[in-house]
Amino acid sequence: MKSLEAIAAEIAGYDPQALRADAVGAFLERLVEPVREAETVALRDALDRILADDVISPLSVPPHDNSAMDGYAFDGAALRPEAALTLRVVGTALAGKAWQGTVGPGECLKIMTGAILPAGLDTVVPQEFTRSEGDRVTVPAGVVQRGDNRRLRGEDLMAGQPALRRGQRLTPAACGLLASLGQQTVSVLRRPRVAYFSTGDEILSLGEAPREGAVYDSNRYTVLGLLRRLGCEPIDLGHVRDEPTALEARFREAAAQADAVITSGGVSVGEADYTKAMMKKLGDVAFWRIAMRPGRPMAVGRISAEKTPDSQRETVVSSYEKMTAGSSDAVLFGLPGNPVAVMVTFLAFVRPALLRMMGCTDAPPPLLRAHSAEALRKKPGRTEYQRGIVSRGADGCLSVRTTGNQGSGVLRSMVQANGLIVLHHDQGNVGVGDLVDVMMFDGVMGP
Ligand SMILES: Nc1nc2c(c(=O)[nH]1)N[C@H]1C(S)=C(S)[C@@H](COP(=O)(O)OP(=O)(O)OC[C@H]3O[C@@H](n4cnc5c(N)ncnc54)[C@H](O)[C@@H]3O)O[C@H]1N2
Ligand code: MOO
Repeated sequence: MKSLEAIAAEIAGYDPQALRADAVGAFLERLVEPVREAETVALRDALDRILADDVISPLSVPPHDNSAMDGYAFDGAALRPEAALTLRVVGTALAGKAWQGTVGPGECLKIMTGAILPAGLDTVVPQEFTRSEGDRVTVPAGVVQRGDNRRLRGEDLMAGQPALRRGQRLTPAACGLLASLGQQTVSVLRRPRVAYFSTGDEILSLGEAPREGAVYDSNRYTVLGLLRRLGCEPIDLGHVRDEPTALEARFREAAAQADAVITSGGVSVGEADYTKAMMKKLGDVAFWRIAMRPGRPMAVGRISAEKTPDSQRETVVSSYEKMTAGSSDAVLFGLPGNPVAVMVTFLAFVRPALLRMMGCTDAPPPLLRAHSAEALRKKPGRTEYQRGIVSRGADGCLSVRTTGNQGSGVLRSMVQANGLIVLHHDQGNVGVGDLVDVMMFDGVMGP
């Protein structure tokens, strides 16, 4: 495992006190290891899990050439341009069983959608295009071409070909595909355990009476929600006051149980911040000032769970579970306390890092480009994430406006927004109508 110093040496222009937001990803990619352990789950429980192995199709789907329409199957070689074709109906093929018999020249077979196409029949005319009289059916000129309305054996999946790849997230479509292969169970990667706690003396847990100068702990609910949506296994470790013994115990407890630990608060320069000192004591942690807004301060590194006398028993048990899962320390993300900053740093940095830990290799959803409906002031030299509302303008193009007050304590802005306007490091002021990049929440905050 590389030290942070060794990782930093690989990042061009690394300066923890003025780190470009676009350098953070490369750093975290080197810090975070994907989980390796797999488990077998029932397909019905597999939604949103990450596939542990490539799936090679054991059979062809569909297993036979079959009809895509209710109609009449015949040999398309008999079709003549600009001439109607009249055929004698010799039977009916239903879905689910092979029709027994032969269809000769001048004959056809009434066929239902999904029914096997007997050998020699390659074309289906939908019933509503035909005229029938007794056992004769007429295919008018030009309504079908040879090969129409035929679904070929294996056109969805061919036996022996890869159906899904290791690292893919099992979407509803992927679960359906596995079911089409008859797979009742699937091997998926273990979900990383991610512990979270909030820090700060001014933080109230829900149920506590309001008190002067104190605010309710909203970060716990935003972060735990983001973790659940992501598909990690969240561990809620509540709130810890800015008090060294309590902080140490909670950090150790978190590191013992989890693959990653996320905290909020206490990473800036405030006087009563014991959080930074404790992170330093328990691991290899870098304290960054990122050239971005919001989310300037952030701590990143690894902390380890050494046994403490008073919680030895529990720590030993949970450490054992973790050891069997193959790791002994936890990656730490110390996020800033401000409610918007915590969400933005999660979406911009923690989310991609945890996806890597989950073993997910799906390409991230692309940023959209939308025309800014307003002028935006932006200084080159930092990345800004403004809360945006994307809509379709009268011209049919995407347009984005901000939610108003962009203060990093204004959580309402995250509720109103449907995406983050990403103003890149070197970008300057934005004029009305200029194109800007937007990270849509659908797909990153949603499933
Ligand atoms: N002199 C400087 N002051 C500050 C700097 C700086 O660079 N120099 N950076 C500012 C920025 S940017 C941020 S962000 C904050 C981050 O500070 P901390 O991570 O130490 O966070 P706190 O001071 O504990 O809290 C900041 C703010 O957020 C509220 N908060 C904290 N936790 C929660 C929670 N769980 N739920 C809801 N709200 C929470 C807290 O009450 C504060 O208002 O530092 C700036 N200062
Ligand atoms: O940039 Mo701080 O992270 O404003 O909220």
